[in-house]
Amino acid sequence: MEKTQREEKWNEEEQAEVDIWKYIFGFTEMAVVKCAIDLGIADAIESHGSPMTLYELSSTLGCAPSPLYRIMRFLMHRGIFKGKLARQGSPGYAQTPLSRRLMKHGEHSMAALILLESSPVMLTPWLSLSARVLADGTSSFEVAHGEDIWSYSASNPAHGQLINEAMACDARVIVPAMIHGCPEVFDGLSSLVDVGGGNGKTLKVLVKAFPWLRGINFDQPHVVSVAGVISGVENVGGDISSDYEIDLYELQWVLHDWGDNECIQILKKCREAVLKNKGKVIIVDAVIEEAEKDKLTDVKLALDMAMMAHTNKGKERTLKEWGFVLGEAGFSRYTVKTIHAVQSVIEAFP
Ligand SMILES: C[S@@+](CC[C@H](N)C(=O)[O-])C[C@H]1O[C@@H](n2cnc3c(N)ncnc32)[C@H](O)[C@@H]1O
Repeated sequence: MEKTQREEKWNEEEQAEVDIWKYIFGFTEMAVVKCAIDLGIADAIESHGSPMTLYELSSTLGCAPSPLYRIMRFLMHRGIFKGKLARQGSPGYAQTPLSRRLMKHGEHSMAALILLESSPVMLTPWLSLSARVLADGTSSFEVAHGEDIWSYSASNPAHGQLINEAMACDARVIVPAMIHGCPEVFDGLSSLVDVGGGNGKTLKVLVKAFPWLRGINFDQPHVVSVAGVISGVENVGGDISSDYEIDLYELQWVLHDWGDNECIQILKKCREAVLKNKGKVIIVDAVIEEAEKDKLTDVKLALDMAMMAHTNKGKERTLKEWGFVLGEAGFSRYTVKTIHAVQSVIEAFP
C-alpha cells in the first residue's frame, strides 16, 4: 500500500515535469496559429485544391522552405494540418476541418476571432490578471489601456472593427445552429431586438430564416453607425431601454460581459418591454457545468478568464447563477438548450 502511494507520488512528479512545459510555452499555440493565418497557409492549400508539397507551399506563400517546414511540423503534430501525398506522389500537406477554421474567409473561418484575441490590445490585459484579483473590481483592460473595452473601441475604430469582425465570424456559426437546433423559439413572433447586435450579422441571418420577423439591431451609436444596411433590419444606437413594445429580446454573447447587478438591470428592461406583448427574452451564452471535466468545460472556463481579463465585471455563469439573475430580474421561468459546442440558448419568460 505504502509502495503504491510512493509510486503514485513519483508518477505525479514525473507527469508534472512534463506538464509544466505546457504552461511555460502556453502562448506558442496561439502564436503559431496566428502565424498560419497571417501567412495564409490554409487559404493557399484550399485554393490549390489538393495536398501541397513544402516547395509548392513555400513558393506560393513567397517564403523560405526551412522556417515554413518547422511551422508546418508544429501544426501537423497538433493535427491542424495532415500529411497526404501530393499529386506527384511526394509528401504533402492537406487541410483538416480544423485548418479550414484558419482560412481568412468562408463559412467555417474563425480567423477574425483568433486575430482579435491575439492582438496586442487584447493580450496586454492578461498580464495584469493578478492585479484584477487583488483589487477585485479593477479591470485588467482598464489597467492596461486606461478605459474599458467599449470606450476603447469607440475611440479606436480599428479595434472596434476587429471586435465586430470577430463577433461576426462566431455568429456565422452560432446563428445557423440556433435556427437548426431550436427554430420553435421564433414561432408566432413578429419583432425582435438584438441587444448588442454589433454589425447586424445575427439579425441578417435570422430575418432571412424567419422572414415574418422585423429586426432591430441595437448597439452603441458608434457600432451601428458603421453597420451596413440590411433588408428587414433597423439599426438603432443608444442605451438599452424598455420603450419598445416587442415580442423578443435576444442577447447573444452580451450578458457575460457584465456583472450580476448590470445584468439584472438589463434583463429588467428587456422583461418590461416584452411583457406587454407576452413575449420573451433569449440569452445565447455559455452555461458552465462545474461537475464536468471535459474539453467543453475547459473552453467555458477559459472564456470566463477572458471575461476577467477584458471586461469590468463580466463572467461566465453556471445554471444556478443564471437562475439567480433571471429571478432577480423578475422572470417567472426559463428553459435551457445547448445549441453548439459552448453556447446554450436560455429562453426566459416574464
Ligand atoms: C461580445 S459583443 C456581442 C456581439 C453580438 N451579439 C454577437 O454575438 O456577435 C458585445 C456587444 O455589446 C455591445 N455593447 C456594449 N455596451 C453596450 C451598451 N451600453 N449598449 C448597447 N450595446 C452595448 C458592444 O458594442 C458589442 O457589439
